[in-house]
Amino acid sequence: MAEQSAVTGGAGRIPTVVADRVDIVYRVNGTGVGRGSATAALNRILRGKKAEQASGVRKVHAVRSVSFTAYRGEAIGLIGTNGSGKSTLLKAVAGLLPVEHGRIYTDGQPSLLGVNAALMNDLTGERNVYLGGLAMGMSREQVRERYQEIVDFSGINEKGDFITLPMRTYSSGMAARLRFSIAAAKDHDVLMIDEALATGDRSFQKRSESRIRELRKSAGTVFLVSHNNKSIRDTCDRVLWLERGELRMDGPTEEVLREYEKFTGGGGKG
Ligand SMILES: Nc1ncnc2c1ncn2[C@@H]1O[C@H](COP(=O)(O)OP(=O)(O)OP(=O)(O)O)[C@@H](O)[C@H]1O
Repeated sequence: MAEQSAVTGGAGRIPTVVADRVDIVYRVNGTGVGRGSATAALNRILRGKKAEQASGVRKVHAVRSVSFTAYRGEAIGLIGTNGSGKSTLLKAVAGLLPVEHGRIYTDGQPSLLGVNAALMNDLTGERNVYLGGLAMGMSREQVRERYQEIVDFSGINEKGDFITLPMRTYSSGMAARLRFSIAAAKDHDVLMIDEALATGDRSFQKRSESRIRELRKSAGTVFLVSHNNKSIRDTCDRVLWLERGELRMDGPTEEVLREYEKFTGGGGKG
């Protein structure tokens, strides 16, 4: 199914991301060393000499021969159990991780909006709006114009003047909302969102979903990683299901979620 979808393009549809048999391998240095650390000590106790001998580089094969083509105007959900390779795949599409084998072609610069997007905890929300806007390539003037819109969208100030407080004082949901609002202020060719909606409350999720629909209309492609099947259902028309790094299914949201829910035992929130 994966290969099929990578090559079949509907007439008139414009591809934005093409992944062609992509493999991604992490190399972890120094496994088995680090004598001083508590975990290394625990390892030695539990595994004896073996752990000490196992120094050097270990490989983690996180994504295995994944192929797909994404088109303009699509919202694509990425699902799979923990550690199945979803975030890794998005990072590679954003150009933040090299591929081991295969190729990724993108139209323009995809923007990755992760829960760990590089905002500074010690700076105020306000400074982070500027920082994030500039990091996305907006001018200071453009950020100034959009500032109020971004703050209103995030709803950060609904419970007091939080935007002038450092981000470390925000709850994880508030921080995720601000990140989403900053990223959503710009029209993206390809916007990739890693779980940002999961932490928002229902009213924020509704706003985010409608903004995602707008982004799609302005000819963008949106990828959404989520463990919340309801967010995926409400936002995406197509779903890629990764399991142990392999693309298990690629198809219409309902079809894929039905199989996925069978696999996880009806799991997933919502
Ligand atoms: N920096 C890293 N170094 C080594 N291995 C990593 C690294 N990041 C992720 N991995 C491994 O790669 C695999 C895929 O991880 P990834 O974070 O992409 O999964 P995921 O599907 O996004 O998981 P989750 O749903 O838990 O967020 C896992 O086996 C993980 O342990």
